[in-house]
Parts: sequence; structure tokens; C-alpha cells
Amino acid sequence: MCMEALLTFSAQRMARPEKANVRNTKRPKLDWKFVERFINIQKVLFPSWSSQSVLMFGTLLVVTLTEQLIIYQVGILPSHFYNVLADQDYSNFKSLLATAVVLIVFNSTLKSVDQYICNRMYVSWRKTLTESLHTAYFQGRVYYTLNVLREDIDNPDQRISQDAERLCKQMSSMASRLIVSPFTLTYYTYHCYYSTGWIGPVSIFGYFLIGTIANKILMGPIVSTLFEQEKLEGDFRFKHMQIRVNAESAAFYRAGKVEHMRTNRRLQALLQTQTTLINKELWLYIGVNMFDYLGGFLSYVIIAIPIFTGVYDGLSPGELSALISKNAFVCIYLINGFTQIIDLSTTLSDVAGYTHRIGELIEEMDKILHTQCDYDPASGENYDFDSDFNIHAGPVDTAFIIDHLSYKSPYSEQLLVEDLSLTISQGSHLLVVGNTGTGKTSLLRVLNRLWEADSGFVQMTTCFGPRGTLFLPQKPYLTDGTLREQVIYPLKDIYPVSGSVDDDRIIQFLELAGVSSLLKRTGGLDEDVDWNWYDVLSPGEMQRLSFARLFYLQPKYAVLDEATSALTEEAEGKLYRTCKQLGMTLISLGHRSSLEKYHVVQLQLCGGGQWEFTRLKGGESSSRDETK
Ligand SMILES: Nc1ncnc2c1ncn2[C@@H]1O[C@H](COP(=O)(O)OP(=O)(O)OP(=O)(O)O)[C@@H](O)[C@H]1O
Repeated sequence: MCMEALLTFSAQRMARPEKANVRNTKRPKLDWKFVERFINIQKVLFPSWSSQSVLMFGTLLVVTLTEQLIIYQVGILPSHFYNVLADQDYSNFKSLLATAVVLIVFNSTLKSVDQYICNRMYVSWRKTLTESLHTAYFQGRVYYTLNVLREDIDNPDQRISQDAERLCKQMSSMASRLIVSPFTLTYYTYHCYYSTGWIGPVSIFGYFLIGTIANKILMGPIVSTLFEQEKLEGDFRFKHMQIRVNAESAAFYRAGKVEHMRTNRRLQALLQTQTTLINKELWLYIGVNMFDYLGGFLSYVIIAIPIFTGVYDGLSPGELSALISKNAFVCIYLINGFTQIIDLSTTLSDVAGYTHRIGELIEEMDKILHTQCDYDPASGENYDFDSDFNIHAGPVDTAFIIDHLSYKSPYSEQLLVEDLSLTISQGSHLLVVGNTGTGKTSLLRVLNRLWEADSGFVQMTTCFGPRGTLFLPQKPYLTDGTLREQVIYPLKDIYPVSGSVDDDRIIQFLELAGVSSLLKRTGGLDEDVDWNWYDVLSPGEMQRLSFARLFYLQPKYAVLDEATSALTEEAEGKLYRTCKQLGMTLISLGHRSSLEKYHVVQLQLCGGGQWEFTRLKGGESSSRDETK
């Protein structure tokens, strides 16, 4: 798809972001929506017939079926023992004992293999599901929209990291019991019918039906409470993360007490919901356990019917004992097959809760992706928001064309800027000023397509990244990793082909930015550091490091959002002059009048949609002002 066409987004395609701060009031249930979401997740886990998951599932089926065959043989051993003991047949007793030992060894090995495959399947499912969630999450601006503009999808991080893990764990624990059920139930139904006539299977099926209906009723409220509990779990964890990231600021406020109180408040909310969940689960556990124990008696009732109606009157006591033992095993096993399914209802309610949380996230990510302005409904293609480094798209000397642009903040009706027209070209260094909250950073959000405009036309005519346009956000962003990774960010290649030449460049730019001391502190460009960069660097050092990044990437256009606010005017001057020497056109946001001398034109945002342009004196020495 034509890059320029994709970058051009006009008013028709710029639907306002939906008002997403309304909480999703639909309570998740064990309903058709659950089935739909569950199937969607299964499609991710089992992408094709030859996938690893299908192969593992097939192996598990073979292992559990073999295990069941052996269990059947072990199950009827007591009836053979009754026979040989009643007949005092010593030689058969010995061979029976040997068979029993072999069968038990086989059985325990298969049980362990079964467990092993389930564990491997859990890891494989977790990998597939989490990677698929990551693919959607990091596509375009989905992670930004979810975390900044949407309030209805709580804790996306927790859904991806914890809920996905728990879903896979619970499903793998259910797998071996569920996979074999159709076979064992059919097999033992046949045997039960053979031993007790129709009365056995019909009573057991009726019993199972009642159990299922009762459990469905008891499980209903659990699913929504589990959903809520997971949300509160995420909120609680987020609070701890907030303190971890902002520990120093909190300590300056001596905020231990207030943070203690607030964190405890979140814990209380979580524990309250957890208690409610446990209370609701009590009824389910009562139902499940009652079903288990009543099932144990049902087998004797079924066997008693032919005995008391005289069907087995002609048998000797030894033969009758053996027959009762065999029939009891068949009935008990059939009932056991059903009770195992009923027992799974506690796991199933967990699976339903997690399925709703992950299913909802998948649906919302998909929706966001399809409503973003870089999605083309005709071709179904998405312009790759991240990967247009090194692609040159538009006129060589222009970065942005803005035509009659109006925009507002997401949940406000008040326009921040109305009807703004402007072309930013090479050499037309632009300074954007204005009071707090007048929409300076928002202009950059619209230019960078993080926010959609209310009306008008914005075209970014260069590529993003080196040789194009680069944004330095107001809060310096430092990634995890080595010093080299900080400098070359957001480039992915850690070791470019350039090798040591690249090292020299990085060191030179660190010096120019005034942070060469970091080389000593880290022990080298590629030395792994176990600190959090935000904790160990001062705000000024972070801003300087961002400039080192800018010098390294050398874009044609650098968009700087209060990028020198923590530095002295002298340091600011040095950094700005270096940018200009490296041939960058600067688009700066800031409050300081000292910035004026590095720019040609000033755009003042006056609030309420108003704005005005001023030609700056400092710009006289720069290339021609091409703004309208
Ligand atoms: N994610 C958001 N959701 C809703 N409103 C927002 C969001 N981000 C910013 N705003 C609002 O948009 C308005 C403009 O914000 P913006 O960040 O553009 O201000 P600014 O002019 O850059 O201010 P400053 O000089 O303090 O950096 C503000 O009223 C702000 O509260």
C-alpha cells in the first residue's frame, strides 16, 4: 500500500476515539459469549493440524487411552483374586500376582508420562497464546490506545502475563481428564449395560444430568466474581509497581503512611472480592462433593437391583462375589467418569473467567487495530506504524503538511486548536509555545498519529526514524539494557555492521551530549547493568542521553518536547547548536524564551482553539521560513 496514502488521513477517516471511559457493565457469564471466546482462543492454540499442540494432544490421547486400558485390567484384578482365593488355586494366584505387578508398573509410568505431556502442553500453549497477544498488543499504537485512551479494559498487562498463564495451566490440568472421557464413558456404558441391563446406564445418565444442571446454576455467579477478582489483583499489583517506579518521589513527600493506607485499601478491596468468591465456591464444592459421595452409593443400588430380583440366583457365593466385584468396578468407573467431569466444574469456572478476560482483550485489540487511521478496510492491510525506518515517502524538503487542522483532547468537547494550517520544511525551525494545557504536546500527538484529529488534514511526508523525523517525548524514555541499547534506541540491531566505527560514533555523541561519564559507570557500551536507568540517572542526565540518541540517529527533523527543561541555558545552547550542525530542522516545544534564538518561527497556542504565528529574529540567519 502507498505509504503516503496511508500517512495521509483526512477528516472522514478520523473518527473521534469512542468514549471508552464507561465501564463495561456486561457481567461475564457461562454463556454463548464464553463459548465464542473459548473457540477463538483454541484457534490460536491449535493453528493447524500439524501444529505442535495438535501433535502433543494426539500423543496425550494415545497415552491416556492406553492408561485406561490398563486401569480396566487393574480394576478387574480383584474379581480374579476372589476366584483364585475361593478355589485356593496357588499356581494361578502366583501368575495373577506377577500380572498385577507388571500392570501396576505400566500404569504408574503412563500416569507420569501423561502428567509430563500436560506440563509440556501448558508451556507450549502459554508461549503460543502470549506471543499472539504480544503481536496484537505491540502492533501499531494498540498498546498506547489501551493504556492511555481506554479505561474499560482494565490491566492489559495482567491479562497478558498472569491471566493467560493461569488459563493455560487450568486447561492443561483439564486436558487429560477431558480428552479420554468420550472413550471411557462409551466403553463403560457398554459394560455397565452388559452387566446390569438398561437400568444401570439410564440411572447413571439421569444422575449426571441432574448434577450438571445443579453445577451450572452454582457456577454462574463464580465466573463474574473471578473476573472481578482478577481485575482487583491487577490494580493491587499496579499500585506496588507505581511505588516501585516512583519510590524516590514518594520518599521526598514522606508518603510512606499515605501509600501504606492506599495500598492496603486496594488489598482490602481484593480480599473482600476473594472472600465473596470463596463463599460462592463453597456451594459449588458442596454440590460437587455431594455428587461424588452419592455416586459411590448409586453403584451399589444399581447392582442390588438384579441381585434382589433374582437374576443371579443360580450362582455360588464365590461366583456372586466375583460378579459383584466386577460389576461394582464397571458401575463405579462409569459414575467416576461422570463425577470427574462434574469435578472439573470448579476448574471450568476459572477457565471461563480467564477466557472472558483474554477474549475481551483480543476483541478490543482487534477493534482498535481496525479503527486506527492507518488501517485500510479495502485491502485489510495495516500500515506498519513502527517499521518505516529508512523509507522515504514524501517531498525531500518537507516533514509535515497541516491543513485546517482542529483537535481536542479525547474526552473533551473543547477544541484545543482550531483551523491550523502550516507546512514544516527543512530549515524552518519552529518553536511552539503556550500556557500549560493549551495543547502543545497534543499537537505532537496528532502529528505522530497517537491522537486523531477532529477535522482537517495532516500529512507526515518523511519517514519515521533516522533520515526522517524523530520525536523526543517530554518524559525521556529509557529502555532496559546496555548503554549502547539506550543510545541506538529504537533501532533493534545491537551490533550494526559498522562495528567499531559505530562504537566511536556513539562515544563521540555521548561526549557531545555531556554524558561520557556514563561509559565509566556502566563499564563499557555493552556491559549489562542491573540497575533501573530511571533510578540512577538525574533528569538532566536522562535528557542529555536522549540528545546522544538524537545525535546518533541524526534525523532530518527533530521534534523536541521540552527536551532541555532540566538543563541550564548554556547546556541547552550547546545541544541545540550541535543538532543544527548535524543538519537537523528543529520543532521545539517549550516555555523558555532562551529557545527563541534557535528557531525561525514561533507558533503560540492561546487556548480555546486560538493560535498565532510570529517570525523570530533568531531565524534570520537560518534558511528560508516556509511556514504559511
Ligand atoms: N490521555 C489524555 N486523556 C485525556 N486528556 C488528556 C490526555 N492527555 C492530555 N490531556 C489533556 O489535553 C490537554 C492538552 O494537553 P497537552 O499535554 O497538550 O498540554 P501542553 O500544552 O503540552 O501542556 P504542558 O505545557 O504542561 O506540557 C490538557 O488539558 C490535558 O489535561
